[in-house]
Amino acid sequence: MELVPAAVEAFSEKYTSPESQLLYQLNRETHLKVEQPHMLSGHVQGRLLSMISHMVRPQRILELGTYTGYSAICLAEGLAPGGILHTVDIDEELETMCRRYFEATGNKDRIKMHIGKAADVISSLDETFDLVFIDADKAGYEQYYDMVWEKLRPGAIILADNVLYHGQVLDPEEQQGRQAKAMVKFCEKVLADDRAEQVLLTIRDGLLVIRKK
Ligand SMILES: C[S@@+](CC[C@H](N)C(=O)[O-])C[C@H]1O[C@@H](n2cnc3c(N)ncnc32)[C@H](O)[C@@H]1O
Repeated sequence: MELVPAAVEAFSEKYTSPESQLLYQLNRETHLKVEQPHMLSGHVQGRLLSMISHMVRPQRILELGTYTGYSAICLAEGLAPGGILHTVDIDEELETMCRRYFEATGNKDRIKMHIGKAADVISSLDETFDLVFIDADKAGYEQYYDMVWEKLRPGAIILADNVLYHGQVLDPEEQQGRQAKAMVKFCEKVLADDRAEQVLLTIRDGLLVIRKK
């Protein structure tokens, strides 16, 4: 399902600040060489991630689901001086490409890449986060939300990607796939959580913005 009409998408891209040359190159290389390039956040969502990060000015960011590093670089743009972004991916084959692009930002020491399961890395990190981007396996979102909650400072922001799951969340439940069902369940959980305030943005594949009260 086309969630945003192509003409609206094109208009939105036209009036959004351009992506850097480095991000353009990373986007292109991902499309040429890596499987499932649709997973990459892309121009408009990437600028939104950077904008939110600039507004939060985080000391610590956690990203679950690095893929080729596009969103990590966007989020790291808004880090406060001395800030660090931790990013996790289970796929070790992505590591070399990610590290090459992180190095090319000129700020590679601010991006710590972890290869492993998101749940294991969350448990291993002794940090308090200001901003978390959940973008790994959809079945894990509820667990990741619970695991990061105690590691968030009050006022911290969680961004959860793909909550519209290509529009499949609108299908009758018996027609939804596993991933779409997981997204609906996750949204219901957040909605029922009095400790949180949230807005579901219909950008790209749906981005749920959650604030810890
Ligand atoms: C949608 S992609 C991330 C896209 C990236 N954040 C971006 O916007 O460019 C999801 C990534 O999550 C990773 N992943 C899947 N299951 C995982 C898990 N259990 N722990 C850590 N990473 C996982 C996949 O290998 C994949 O690279």
